[in-house]
Amino acid sequence: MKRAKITIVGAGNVGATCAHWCAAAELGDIVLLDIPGEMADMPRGKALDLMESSPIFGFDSNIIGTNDYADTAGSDVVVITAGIPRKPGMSRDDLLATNAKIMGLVCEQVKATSPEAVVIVVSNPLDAMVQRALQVTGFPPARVIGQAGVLDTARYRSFLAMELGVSVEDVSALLMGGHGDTMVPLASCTSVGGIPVQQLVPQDRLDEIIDRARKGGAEIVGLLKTGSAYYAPAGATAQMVEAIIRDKKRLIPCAAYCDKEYGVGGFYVGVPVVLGTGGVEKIVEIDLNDSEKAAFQKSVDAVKELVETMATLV
Ligand SMILES: NC(=O)C1=CN([C@@H]2O[C@H](COP(=O)(O)OP(=O)(O)OC[C@H]3O[C@@H](n4cnc5c(N)ncnc54)[C@H](O)[C@@H]3O)[C@@H](O)[C@H]2O)C=CC1
Ligand SMILES: O=C([O-])CC(=O)C(=O)O
Repeated sequence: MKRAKITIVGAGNVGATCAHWCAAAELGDIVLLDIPGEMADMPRGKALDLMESSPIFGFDSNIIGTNDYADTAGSDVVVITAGIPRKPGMSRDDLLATNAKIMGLVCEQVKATSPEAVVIVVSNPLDAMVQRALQVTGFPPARVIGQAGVLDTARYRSFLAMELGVSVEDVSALLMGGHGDTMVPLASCTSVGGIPVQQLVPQDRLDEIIDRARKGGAEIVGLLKTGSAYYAPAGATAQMVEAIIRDKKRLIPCAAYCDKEYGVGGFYVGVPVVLGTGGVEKIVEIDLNDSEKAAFQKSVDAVKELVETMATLV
């Protein structure tokens, strides 16, 4: 059987760690690409280092590092992590001008070399960056997706498991909206071992946990000082890669292009989707209560404002 080809653009913290998770899960052959210049050999060094771990872990993925998009040609999945991360005191939105330009350059190349790929965008500010990737590649929206919800939900699920002293495997949750401070964890869609979370955690404590999940990215930035989170973000991205490559039809939250869906009107926002070989195969519309609807709308408005600002910058 032909192995899947996975390209990861940006061989920094998130990109290289994503390559690691994808290789460990034997999802396919991996091309790790970064820019030429002083650090041109860095992706080759990381790819070789990872390859040298393959006999230990027993994976047969071929991993190469490069600065040349020709090596990425015909990829099935392209993950874009290229761009700058934030540092303490910055918001994700502060990355807009720099990363919108980088996203444009990267997507021109992806469009030319892997026209059939499903593209997963990770760079921040996430929802605006996926919109930029859609604009520049011109790919069908189902094949241009953003990673945020799997990570944000994983943070929320981790905090709940810690709170209750139970396995993370038994915590199931959903979160919608943009990947910013306005994201909307849905208590009504959270359960532990099938039990609605509100029967297990008092509302005031649940509100604190939700608030921590919402600010989870900033919490890690504050601890690391030099950049932002990468283990969980890379793991979340690898889970999306797996859903696509193995056609798993996972029902998970991703930043998907919503037009009529949820009345969004042509923007990317986090919603539950069915993810398979075709990318976003379905956007699942659920009933939200009035306060959830209001919170979701606030989040959509914040995304729209950012996309409008981006239009003045690129
Ligand atoms: N969506 C999400 O949930 C998350 C998003 N992020 C975002 O992911 C991005 C990457 O974060 P890190 O890996 O921590 O940063 P990093 O600085 O470790 O790596 C970024 C890499 O992108 C490369 N790069 C820059 N311009 C490029 C170009 N034109 N072509 C190819 N590569 C290029 C850099 O050389 C660098 O190696 C940031 O924007 C960060 O905010 C990070 C964590 C979670
Ligand atoms: O917080 C950041 O800047 C990186 C990110 O998106 C996250 O970890 O959720």
